[in-house]
Amino acid sequence: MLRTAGLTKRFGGLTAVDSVDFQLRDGELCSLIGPNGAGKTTFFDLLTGALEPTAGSIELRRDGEWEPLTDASPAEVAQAGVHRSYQITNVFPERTVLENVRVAAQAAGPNDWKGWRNAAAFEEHVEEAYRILDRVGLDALADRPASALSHGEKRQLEVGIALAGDPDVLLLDEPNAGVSSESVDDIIDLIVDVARDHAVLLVEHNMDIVMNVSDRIVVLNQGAVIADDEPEAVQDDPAVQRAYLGGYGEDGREAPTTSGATTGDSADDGTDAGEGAEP
Ligand SMILES: Nc1ncnc2c1ncn2[C@@H]1O[C@H](COP(=O)(O)OP(=O)(O)OP(=O)(O)O)[C@@H](O)[C@H]1O
Repeated sequence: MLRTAGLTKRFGGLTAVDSVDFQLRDGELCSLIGPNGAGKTTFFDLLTGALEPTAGSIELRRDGEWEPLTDASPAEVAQAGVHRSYQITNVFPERTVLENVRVAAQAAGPNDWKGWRNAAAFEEHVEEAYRILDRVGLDALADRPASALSHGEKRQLEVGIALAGDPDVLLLDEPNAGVSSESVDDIIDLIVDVARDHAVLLVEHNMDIVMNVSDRIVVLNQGAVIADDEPEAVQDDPAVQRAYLGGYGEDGREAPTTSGATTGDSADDGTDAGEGAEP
């Protein structure tokens, strides 16, 4: 579905992503984990065209053919069917929940530039937005300003925005960030639901979620892949344990342990700092 070969990003002397060979398969929910500074966000930024790779390639499989995405812009990546939900809230706060998804659907559709004067297209986007809100559990809040949503509801809205335009691949960037522990089950349900009909790559610090939802887990450490396996095997991998112990305590986030997944809202790290920024 989506693959990288030798994908590398250097910032000066620092190699943030180091020759990563990665493949997200059709219908798969793969989680990307690693200690702080491992390169997860940089890898996502490369996949979405937000950053240019120093070396390596990115390809997307469409209609049976591998197509290059290495030099694509963020808009071209999105048009190709790879959508990302952002760790930092990426909504128009004064607009309603419905409007946020409707605008995303319009932007993702063809002939975007003339959409505003096409009443039929507008109605289709509204219908799509209602379908998506129903799916992410926000249909009852459609007319509420996005700024009035709880943290958990904002995460649901971000996933809704990423779903607009019917992508093939969803990159979910910490959908649990800032969400209270009581809402974790809702986020798990949402991730599992969207994974039914999308290939999903998830970055998530909460190991309850990662262990619950993943078909496969890829572990990055210092930019390189150190494990790529099923959840149980990754959890027991000594190299993974060592990598997490090395970074343990930097911000209170915990490592996967052999005694079971870590719990709770350790990912509640205030990543809403950029809240209100318009896309
Ligand atoms: N624009 C940049 N310029 C210089 N260094 C950067 C830049 N962006 C990231 N880095 C560095 O690259 C490394 C990987 O960072 P990245 O944010 O990708 O890690 P991460 O795994 O997402 O971390 P976290 O879990 O803390 O969000 C870090 O050492 C970081 O300081």
